This record gives sequence, structure tokens and C-alpha cells, in this order.
Amino acid sequence: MNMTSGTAKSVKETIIPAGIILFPGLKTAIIEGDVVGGTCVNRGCVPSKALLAVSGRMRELHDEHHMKSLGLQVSSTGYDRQAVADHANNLASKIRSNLTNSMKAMGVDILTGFGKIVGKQRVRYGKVGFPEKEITAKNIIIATGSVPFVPKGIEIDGKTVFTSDHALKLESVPDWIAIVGSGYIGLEFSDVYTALGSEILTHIRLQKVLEDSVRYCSKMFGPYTILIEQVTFVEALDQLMPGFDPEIAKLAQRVLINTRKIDYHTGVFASKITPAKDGKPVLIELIDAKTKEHKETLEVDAALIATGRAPFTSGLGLENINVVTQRGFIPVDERMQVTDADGNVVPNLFCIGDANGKLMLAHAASAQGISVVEQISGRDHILNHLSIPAACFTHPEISMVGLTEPQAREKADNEGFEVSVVKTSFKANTKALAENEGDGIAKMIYRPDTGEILGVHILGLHAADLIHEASNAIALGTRLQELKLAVHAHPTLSEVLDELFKAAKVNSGVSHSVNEPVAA
Ligand SMILES: Cc1cc2nc3c(=O)[nH]c(=O)nc-3n(C[C@H](O)[C@H](O)[C@H](O)COP(=O)(O)OP(=O)(O)OC[C@H]3O[C@@H](n4cnc5c(N)ncnc54)[C@H](O)[C@@H]3O)c2cc1C
Ligand SMILES: NC(=O)c1ccc[n+]([C@@H]2O[C@H](COP(=O)([O-])OP(=O)(O)OC[C@H]3O[C@@H](n4cnc5c(N)ncnc54)[C@H](O)[C@@H]3O)[C@@H](O)[C@H]2O)c1
Repeated sequence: MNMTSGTAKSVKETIIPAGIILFPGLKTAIIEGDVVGGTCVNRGCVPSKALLAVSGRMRELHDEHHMKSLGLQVSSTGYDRQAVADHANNLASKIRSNLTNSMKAMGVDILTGFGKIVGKQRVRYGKVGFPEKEITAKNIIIATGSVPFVPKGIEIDGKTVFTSDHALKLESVPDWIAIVGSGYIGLEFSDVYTALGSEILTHIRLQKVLEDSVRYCSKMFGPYTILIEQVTFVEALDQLMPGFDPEIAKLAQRVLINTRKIDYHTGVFASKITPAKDGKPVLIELIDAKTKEHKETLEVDAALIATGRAPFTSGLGLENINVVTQRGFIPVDERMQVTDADGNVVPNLFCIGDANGKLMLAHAASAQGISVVEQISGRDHILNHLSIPAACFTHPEISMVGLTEPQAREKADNEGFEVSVVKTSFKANTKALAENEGDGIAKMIYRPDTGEILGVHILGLHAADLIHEASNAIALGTRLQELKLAVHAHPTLSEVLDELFKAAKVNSGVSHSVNEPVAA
């Protein structure tokens, strides 16, 4: 296909501005304004998980009690900040290159430049300083993603006040960092920062008098002696991790926050943040989230702004097709078809991923893309967003699918059905105990009348992998009556879910030996 010709004659042609998915069988072009792979590969999931892989190991090696109970002795550990940063960067490059090669192998045209919709089925794209090119396509999928959202009053300098885009480069490990926002990004980075700073804290049981000299050493001798003294969370809502099931958030606070060098301020907004300069620290002004009154000013070495992400949809030419964004998000229906200012579907135009604001997760973007391709290929498909799992890759991990308990109870009240909850502890799982990783809980919310799973929430070892049995059950509509009979290998962590399924009391279900729910 000659992309510069301005008209493409193929019946099945899809232009995907900056998409993340591949579709064999359709003639496909992708327009990318920056680097292939988008946020996930270059500034998101991939490099962050590389840093978290390091923090997980550091945390384990430093946990003397844990090591001793396994009979292991670790005499010394350390890390090289630049080598850790290189691991994250190299992984992103590798995945980016794999992705580019697969797209080329499948015959996808990769076009470089910023894309703009200029009319129905028409996209113009180009790089600054070069003549623009125009192409047409039968179907267009917008997948322009998101960028870090920085609230007004916060000044980013990229060195002492920064977003995840900068933090992932791990150019420094500050002594004392404030993390504004306790969502996914905040939590994952708190895991990284506290793990990388814990060495000195555990090996030199610091007395106050020694602290200043150690901090001085850390600056003099570089990466091996860098000290993290503390992480401070600043969260606008009244509890940390407000998006999680409240019971899981409470336990997560006990396991991931209270046992670490972390303090927090909830119910406050960071209204103004000034980067460090002229020997002065970063200044964070906190106001009460409700009264807006000034509460206090924090002085820290650095601040990570993790206050959510904003859709990247400006300059896309949506006005040319009568589409108006809602807080920047592109409105779509349940089939990801873009709707115009009058609420009508714009034919052959779809929007997937962060730009539509339904669920800001890489696999949600992918699943929405696959759903769109099913439709383009003549097979109607609606994605059940309640079956999409999410995971936070802290140590231990947190994962979830479906409704939280308050959401399920609200739905039950509105629709007039009953809700039941079962829980099990990782302490009851042989494999978790063999690993000496009994800190954890799994919780399932379900309908006792039908055996339908409404939500599952897990905090514990490999929670991110464990959630899929539940998410697939929700996606496929498998009922607890059937799941109770499924066999799980012993001893495996998967038995945590087996416990939940067997513990559920389904009114119409077959009778089985039912374990009483175990308290966390
Ligand atoms: C630190 C961090 C960690 C994360 N970890 C996870 C995780 O572990 N698991 C998970 O599921 N999700 C994670 N996410 C979220 C995940 O990265 C996003 O949900 C996902 O990348 C969204 O994909 P997308 O295709 O919608 O957009 P993006 O990945 O943002 O891609 C959009 C692309 O569009 C390009 N673009 C934008 N406008 C134009 C235009 N007009 N023309 C041409 N190109 C354009 C951009 O350059 C970009 O390459 C993380 C995010 C962050 C920030
Ligand atoms: N493991 C993963 O899947 C993963 C990892 C990282 C990011 N992500 C995705 O990236 C997106 C962005 O993550 P995030 O952590 O930035 O957003 P988030 O929405 O998860 O959390 C942002 C938090 O910041 C708080 N906040 C907002 N403004 C504030 C202010 N001025 N002062 C104090 N607190 C404030 C909010 O109350 C909220 O708790 C998420 O939607 C998530 O889906 C996913």
C-alpha cells in the first residue's frame, strides 16, 4: 500500500494512530508520533516492572528474619543504581524492538508523525518541518493514550519534582521523597524507593547522631551507599489507596506502609510544590482537601507526582468530525465506537485505551482493540469490563477483578439480591508457608442465589498471577457450583482460590465440605 497516495483502495484497511495491537488478516497501518510501544513499553508497565523485580529481590535479601527462617545467611548485599536503571531501560528497548519486528513481520506499515483526523476516514500525519501526508482508511482506531496529570500549582523540574516519566530513569534515589497520590504509581514506586534505601537502615541501626554523617557518605560515595530515609505519602482522599477494596487497602496499609519507612498525610491536597533550588529543599504546601485551609508545609529532597493521568487527545482534529471530548476523554459506546456531540455513533471510528478513560490499563487497551477488530471483521463483540483484572506489583502484590465489597452491596441493594463474602488467608496455604510468605488474604464477593462471582481481591505472594482464574470465570460466566469441582495441584498458590470457591455457600449448589472462611 502506498501510504502517500492519499487513497487506499483496500476494502479492509485500518489506520491505528499509535495503537498497541496487531491484527493478522487486515491491511493495517499504524501512525506513531513518538516511539513504538507507547507508555506501557517505554514509560510504564515494562520499565516499572523491571525496577520492581529489583526491589523485590532487595527486600527479600534484606529481610534478615525471613532469610534466617529459611536457613539462609546473607552477609552483604548492595546495588548499583546505574545498573538497576540500565536493566529497566534495556528491557524497554528489547520489548520495543521485539514489538517493532513483529509488526513488520505481520506486514503492518509503521508511519511516523503526529496524526490528525481531517475528515471521515481521513488522517493527516507528519513531523514538524516536513510536508504532511494524508491517508484514508476504512476504519480508524484512535489509541493516543495518556500523559501524567500534574495538578495546578505543582512545578515539575524533572530532577527534584518529577512524574513517573522521569522516575523510571532512576537518575537518583533521594534520601527523603514525598509521593503525591497513593494509587498504583505511588504504591509501586514506594516499594522501589524503600527497598533501594533499606540497606543502610538495616545494616547500620542508625542512631540519630550518625544519620547526618551517613547521609553525607551517601552523597560522597555514590550508588552503593545511598540512603533513603523516608517516603511520605500525600493523598487527597481520606484513606490511602482509595481505589482498592477498603478491607484490602487496610491490610495493604499494614503490610506495605506501616512496616516500612513511610509516613503519610491523608485528606490533604498538595496545592503548591516548588522544586529544590539554591540549597533549599523541595517545598510542598498542603491544604485541607475539604476546607482548603493551609495545613502545613513539608520540606523534602524530592517529590514524585503520581496524581493520575490525563488523556492525550488535543490536536487530534476531533472538531473536524463533530466529536467533543469529556474532560479530554473521547466518548465511546460499549463497542468503543466514538460518539459525536449529538450522541450519534461516528461510523468506522473507534477509540481504545487510556484515551477513552474506561480503564487505564495496558491489557484493557489491548482487549478493547481486539473487541474492535472482531467487529471490523464482522463478528459483534462487547467486552465485559468487569472481567478485566488489575494488579499492583508491590511486594507482596495486590490484584483484583470485578466489584469491591461496597460496590457489590450497593448494586445488591439497588437490584434486590443478596451478597455473600468469603475470605481465606495465605497462612492456610502450604506453598505460601513453604516460601515463608504467609502475609496475605484473598476475598471473594458473590451471589449465594446464583453462584455468580461479583469480585475477587487478593493481597499476597503472586497475587497478580492468581487473579486470572477468577477473571476468566467472570468473563466466561462460570458459576461457583462448577468451580468448586475444579481440581488444583497441591501444593500451589492456586489453592488459595480453590479455598475461596469451596468456602462459598451457594443456595442452589451441590453440597460439598465447606471450609469456614478464615479471618485475615
Ligand atoms: C509508571 C506506569 C506503570 C504502569 N504499569 C502498568 C502495568 O503494570 N499494567 C498495566 O496494565 N498498565 C500499566 N500502566 C498503564 C499503561 O501503561 C496504559 O494503560 C497503557 O499504556 C495505555 O495504552 P494506550 O495504547 O491507550 O496508550 P499509550 O500507551 O499511552 O500509547 C499512546 C501512543 O500514542 C502516541 N500518540 C499520541 N497522540 C498521537 C497522535 N496524534 N499521532 C500519533 N501518535 C500519537 C504516543 O506517542 C504514544 O506512543 C502503567 C502506566 C504507568 C505510567
Ligand atoms: N500495575 C498497574 O496496572 C499500574 C501501574 C501504574 C499505573 N497504572 C495506571 O496508571 C494510571 C495512573 O496511576 P496513578 O497512580 O497516577 O493514578 P491513580 O488514579 O491510581 O491514583 C492517583 C491518586 O492521587 C490522588 N490525588 C490526586 N490529586 C492529588 C493532589 N493534588 N494531592 C494529593 N493527592 C492527589 C488521588 O486521590 C488518587 O488516590 C492508573 O489509572 C493506573 O490504571 C497501572
